[in-house]
Amino acid sequence: MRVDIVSIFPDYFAPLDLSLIGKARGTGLLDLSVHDLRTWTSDVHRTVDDTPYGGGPGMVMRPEPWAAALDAVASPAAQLIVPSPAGRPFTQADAHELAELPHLIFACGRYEGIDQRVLDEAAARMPVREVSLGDYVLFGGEVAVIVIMEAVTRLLPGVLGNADSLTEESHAAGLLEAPVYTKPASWRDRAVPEVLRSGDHGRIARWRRTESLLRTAARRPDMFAAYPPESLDKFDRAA
Ligand SMILES: N#Cc1c(-c2ccc3ccn(Cc4ccc(CN5CCCCC5)cc4)c3c2)n[nH]c1N
Repeated sequence: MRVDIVSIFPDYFAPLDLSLIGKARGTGLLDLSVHDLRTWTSDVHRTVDDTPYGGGPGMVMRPEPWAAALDAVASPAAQLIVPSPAGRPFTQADAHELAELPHLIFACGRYEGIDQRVLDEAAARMPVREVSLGDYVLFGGEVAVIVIMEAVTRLLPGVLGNADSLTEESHAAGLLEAPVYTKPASWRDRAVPEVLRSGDHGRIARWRRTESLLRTAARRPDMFAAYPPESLDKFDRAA
């Protein structure tokens, strides 16, 4: 997968040199390039913003540098991903869709956002997705791109050592994860649930599913309501 990220803060993406994303870059699973938007400015001050038409707070990112940047990095197979407070909520399903694509371009806005005509003009030559991480306000799109890059890269074949990690993911199954434990068996007078040390894989699977259902019902009633009723096992906490 090829990924191009355009930002006025390219150093924000140093974390993408680390851990499994860094390894995916090193092995060629991920071809990631980060670009400074100011590369495509033409004035001595390298200006990327201006005042908003119609008034209002803050500044808006000018179209010319963005158009030149997108022209430079685009390819026939590219899709443009634009984090925005006004975007559609980004979900695990979106991560799976993006992980199947050959070329992603991320446009990281700042200030009050990018001149809308940049997105409109890009949409005439490639698919454009405006996405939001959630109902809170960030300074810009960079952090969202780092989150999306983690969600997408971990789905690429060969990135996660244990493929099972993907098959058991509860978000994929529409439930929250069950609690996890490791050694020691007792810690500050708190014991690991006996079922997890029983070696009875059927009991363990039932316990985990029950815990997932209980957690989802308590913390994400929206998710729980969408869970197919025919899939609901009887709660068996004593599994
Ligand atoms: N993904 C994601 C995000 C973002 C995100 C993503 C990309 C950019 C680019 C710039 N910003 C900053 C910003 C902040 C507020 C507003 C709204 N204005 C506020 C003042 C009155 C007018 C409207 C616009 C732009 C961004 C924020 N925030 N939260 C998410 N889940």
